[in-house]
Amino acid sequence: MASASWTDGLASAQAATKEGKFFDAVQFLNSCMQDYAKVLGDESDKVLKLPAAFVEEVEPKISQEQKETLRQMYVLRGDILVGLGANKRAAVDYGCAQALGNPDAALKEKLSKVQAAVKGADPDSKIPVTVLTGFLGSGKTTLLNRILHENHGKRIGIIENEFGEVGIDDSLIEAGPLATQENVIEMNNGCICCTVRGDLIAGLKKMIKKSTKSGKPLDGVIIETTGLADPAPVAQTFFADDFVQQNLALDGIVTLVDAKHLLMHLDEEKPEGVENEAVEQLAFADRILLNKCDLVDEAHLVEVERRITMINDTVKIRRTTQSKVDMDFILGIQAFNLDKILEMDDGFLEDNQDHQHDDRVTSAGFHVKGEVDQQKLNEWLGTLLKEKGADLFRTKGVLAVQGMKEKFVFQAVHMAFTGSPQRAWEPDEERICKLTFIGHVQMRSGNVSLKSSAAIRGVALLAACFVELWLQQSGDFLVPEPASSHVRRRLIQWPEPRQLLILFTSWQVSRQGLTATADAWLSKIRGSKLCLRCSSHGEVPSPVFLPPLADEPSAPVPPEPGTLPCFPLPLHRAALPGSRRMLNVMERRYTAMYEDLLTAGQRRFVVPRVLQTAQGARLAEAAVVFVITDLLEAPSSSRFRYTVQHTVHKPVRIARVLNPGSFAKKNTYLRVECLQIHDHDADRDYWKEERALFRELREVASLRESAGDPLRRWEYMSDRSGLCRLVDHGSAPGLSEDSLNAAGASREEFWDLAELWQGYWDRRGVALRQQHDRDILAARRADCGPRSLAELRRSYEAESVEHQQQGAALMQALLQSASHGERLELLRGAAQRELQRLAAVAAVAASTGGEAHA
Ligand SMILES: Nc1nc2c(ncn2[C@@H]2O[C@H](COP(=O)(O)OP(=O)(O)OP(=O)(O)O)[C@@H](O)[C@H]2O)c(=O)[nH]1
Repeated sequence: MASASWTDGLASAQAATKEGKFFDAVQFLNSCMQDYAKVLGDESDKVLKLPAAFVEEVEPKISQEQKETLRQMYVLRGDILVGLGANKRAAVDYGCAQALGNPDAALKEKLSKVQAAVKGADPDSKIPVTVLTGFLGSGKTTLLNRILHENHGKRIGIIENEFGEVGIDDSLIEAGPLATQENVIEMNNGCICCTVRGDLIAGLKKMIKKSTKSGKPLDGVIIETTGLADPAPVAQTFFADDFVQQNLALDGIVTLVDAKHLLMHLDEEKPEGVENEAVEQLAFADRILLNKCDLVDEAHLVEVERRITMINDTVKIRRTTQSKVDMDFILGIQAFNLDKILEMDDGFLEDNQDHQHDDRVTSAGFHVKGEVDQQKLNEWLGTLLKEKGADLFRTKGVLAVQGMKEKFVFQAVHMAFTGSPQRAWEPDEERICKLTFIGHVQMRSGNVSLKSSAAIRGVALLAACFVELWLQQSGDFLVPEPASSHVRRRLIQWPEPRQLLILFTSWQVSRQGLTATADAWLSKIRGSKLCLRCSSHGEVPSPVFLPPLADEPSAPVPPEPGTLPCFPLPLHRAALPGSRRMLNVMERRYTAMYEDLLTAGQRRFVVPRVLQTAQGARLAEAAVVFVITDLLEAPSSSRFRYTVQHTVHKPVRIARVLNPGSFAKKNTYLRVECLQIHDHDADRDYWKEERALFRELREVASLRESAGDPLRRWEYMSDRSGLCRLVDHGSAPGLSEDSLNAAGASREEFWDLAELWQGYWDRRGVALRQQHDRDILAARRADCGPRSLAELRRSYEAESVEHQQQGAALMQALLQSASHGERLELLRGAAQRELQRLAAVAAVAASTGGEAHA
């Protein structure tokens, strides 16, 4: 079968070459060569992409007959590429044919001819450049993607110029087989036609030199201009610089026209002295694609064509939908005609051409690490486009949506918008949201509501956004509305980030119950230090505590089965069901409790978390049950009486404390009446949610592991003297992929996962304290004054306590929940916030050169 497919392909390619249909020919031949490579045992596509390496690899292993067939293929491919004007690639293929033996005189001649052409003897050997232009949203990127995916065998470099500071188009371009991301240069710091012409030349030079040096010469370059660019100055670039002139040739200017909106833009009144870009783009076009024909009727198309020919009567026009066009119509057309341009504009070759953009058109965008909530985003964008669509020419975005493994690509031209998931995020790719707006909208003055924060979930994102704003001082950023507009104004006013850090020692943003605080110290430690703190109590239900254990007379203890002894513990680490827990017991009333339990043959008691308040101790309503598995009497020298091992069982709800007064009196242990906690969703299947939680935790684990800080597992164990100690087991097994797999997220296994999370949280607490110690030491060494030092200590202490409380609150919320679904959501929320935090930390660290921690 395989043999039939490549032989047929070869015959078709030969026939198409004879007829001069090189585009068809190369497509037949490419697939034929891929099939043949498989016959030779190579499944990669090196045969086309890295032909020299491929030949070197297979040549010693294949038969003489196979060498001859392969040689013929490379010769034919060389001929086709010459036909397409890709001499450099042809030289590579002829070279491969030669390396396969039997170089005949004809092949030698072909090779030397193309080599001569490549060296510059032949003007045709210049790399052809196509300028893609057309008003905002007319279909340029759609066309570019088509070109990149067409199987024409050419290696194409792309220069992407966007209006707006947040580049989106590079993410919308899907690299084709021969156009890798390394050949894409993005320029979004201005419009290519004016401010960044120097950058364009530099970009072109870099691209050409790099590709030549890497042995992968380019066969063409495409420059996608902004929708607001005037093509004349871009074209001029090809005559203005020696290097560019010697190595590149402008093949043609291809203008995309949005059939639906063109007339509106042509008729738009412009201020005095301002060019109408839509007119310029038509005037300079060598080819016009009248695109989006599906959106208008025949009469409208005829009118659009009439208007186009009034501006440019020689241009070739093709009607298209989704920019679908024959490549021959737009590439390798050698259409750019300087004589024609000079006829139209005799000052074309003069430098310093003056042209003025319509400065009422502005852009705004944001670029945030993390994910958005799709529903909120849709609501916000829907309202925005409805209200401002007439003024918003173009909106586009590539978004990371919660729970979606693909990139969500959003596009709007005026009010018409579409959005769909496209390429999947790479496993190690950072999830980033980019959104850009272009139009007659004064974003900064607040005409566009700054409700973007509603679309962004998680304070870490807001914080990262702020930090970016601080550090980049980009005035056009859509700023998530901070708690106080006063802060925002000042943020925008101060140009120097270091000054900002000095001036704003603290700020806070609260959204949807989440709070982000950032403290900045001008410390004498190591320059400015920025600390970002995110807390998220709001998303975790507060623990339910029973009323204070007041000093009141004991109620008589009824002997019903729901009554159990109670051992309240001020646990920093919650004891979770399924775990083992050791306790060192010394207090008289509790040694008595153990003795009573063993005497009665009943080995279980209740352990609630206890909170000391001014009104008295309070017990958490949800408490775990401890079952004694081993009891050791401690040596007489020890201050402890017993060291007891327990297994921890599912939580119960404490309905009533029977003898609250004895807690303060310490004369005996508490007894409580308990009720079982039954999951109200016991018969619901949560497989999907369980998998989602797993994914989230995996991401956290891999982020931490890749940061060289694998997570640890801690356990209470007895030491040599038999006493219980908290033992750090080091990095194994930790919150790693293996341990996650072992833990699982099903109903039965859920608590193992919670335990892993708790270990992770503890470890973070330790890292935090270590960081604090280092900072304080450094502050001391730097002679930081006692007041600053005390303030730093206080603040760090508060941070540590808050961290611990957050961890404990989550565990308590898990214990008190009566729904597996809710528990999954809670743990997932924690993992998501952690991912956002890690992203924010990375953003801050990147922006401050590693000087930040969070
Ligand atoms: N209905 C319709 N939509 C199209 C057609 N061609 C492109 N689009 C859509 O129009 C939107 C804009 O297309 P792009 O290719 O990004 O336009 P562009 O010219 O690169 O836009 P800018 O880079 O902003 O100037 C996208 O949502 C496309 O999917 C078409 O023929 N018909």
